[in-house]
Amino acid sequence: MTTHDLPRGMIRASGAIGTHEGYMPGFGNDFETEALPGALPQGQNSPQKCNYGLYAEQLSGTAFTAPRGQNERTWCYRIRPSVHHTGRFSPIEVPHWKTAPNVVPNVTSLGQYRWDPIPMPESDLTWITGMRTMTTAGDVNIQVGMASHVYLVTRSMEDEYFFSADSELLVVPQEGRLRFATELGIIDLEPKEIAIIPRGLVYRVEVLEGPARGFVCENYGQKFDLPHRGPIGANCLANPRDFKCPVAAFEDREVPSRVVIKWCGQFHESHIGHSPLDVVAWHGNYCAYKYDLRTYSPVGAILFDHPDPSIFTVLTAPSGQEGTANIDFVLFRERWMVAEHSFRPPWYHKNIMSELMGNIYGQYDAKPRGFAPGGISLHNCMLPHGPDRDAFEGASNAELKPHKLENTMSFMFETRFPQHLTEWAAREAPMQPEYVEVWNQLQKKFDGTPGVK
Ligand SMILES: O=C(O)Cc1cc(O)ccc1O
Ligand SMILES: [Fe+2]
Repeated sequence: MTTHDLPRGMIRASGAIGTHEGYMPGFGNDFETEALPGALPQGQNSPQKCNYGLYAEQLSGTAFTAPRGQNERTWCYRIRPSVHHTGRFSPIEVPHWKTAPNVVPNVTSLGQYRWDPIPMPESDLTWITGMRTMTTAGDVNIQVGMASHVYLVTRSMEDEYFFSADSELLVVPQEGRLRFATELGIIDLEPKEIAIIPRGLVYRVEVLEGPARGFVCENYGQKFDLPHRGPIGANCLANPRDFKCPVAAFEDREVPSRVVIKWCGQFHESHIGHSPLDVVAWHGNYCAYKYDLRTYSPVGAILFDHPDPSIFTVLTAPSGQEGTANIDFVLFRERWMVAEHSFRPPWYHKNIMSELMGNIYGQYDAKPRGFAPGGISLHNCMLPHGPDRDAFEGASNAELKPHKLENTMSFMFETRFPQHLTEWAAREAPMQPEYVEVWNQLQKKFDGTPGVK
């Protein structure tokens, strides 16, 4: 039985409350799921012999001794142990997938940058060969920092699998539909959804509708978590039940296969004789999941002023310093603007955090033109930015009646570490050389006389 020919409705998930279309709801839950009846041991993790002749194996996403609230691990019951899914490794080149530290001589990251949508590829590109790194930050060797990528995918991986020992991947599709066939089950992903693929999980990416383009935040550090809501209370922003984790699905397929591993920025391949997606049952809280961005309930200003964008945080990956994230994933989506006597768009600012933004669809309020769907901008550590002239003049003179921002979905990967451009981002991606000029036409209005100008 393979995940290809397994009807989705036939996938069994026992013990999962509210199992829905092959997914189980809830963020950080302790899930249990089995694709064959009785495959999951009850009452213990390591029976002397497992049902169906399966091997028991633990996948640890945190240190064994991590505090209970953060401790994540999953027990897998699989046809072969993972040591059979990785043989001898030989190095391979994946030239466009870069890892921090990657400070390129003669490439300056000091500046405000913006790119047109990266053109859709005409060549044959998979999830691995189609990954294009834009920026890197921090250092993978000490498990801090991140990288931002654009993916351009036209071809499914066939008998080919991948895992990253370096990172958890946050995937933000912008066009096309992808299937992530993972050790723990299947995630289908399309624009307006995101997925998290945890460190160490083996998967294959198939194109359901191509070409596919999107953004990836590669998190070298502590896992993404839900932000605390503070005085907001128990609801709104991203609600835990809207996160969906796949039910178990396995492949028993003996064909020559290739496994690619990313480890400390290096890529290696290994050849094996079967599919590694052979987990028949699993239980635990270390898993892949997806989330529909349309279920994000923004909370904002309902009387005056423009709050910090942290109110729109979907997920946050801590850095060890309280309140200072390794990465915040922030969503700017449709919402009502009602603030009185206020300049409603983002203010002008300089930020110790580095802000990489991507447009999923529509128009972003601070940049009515030039920041197109599929486009990217980077406002690095302490580099000033804010609304362009049209946005400033428009918002300064607008009648302040309730106004709905429609057809808009952009996001920000915000990190405490400066982001360094890759050579590809600086020299090959469609950078807009004239971007800084969007602020040139802002007029000096001050003339020494009092009064609103
Ligand atoms: O720079 C940006 O456009 C992102 C942003 C949005 C906002 O509402 C406030 C601050 C901020 O950095
Ligand atoms: Fe900003």
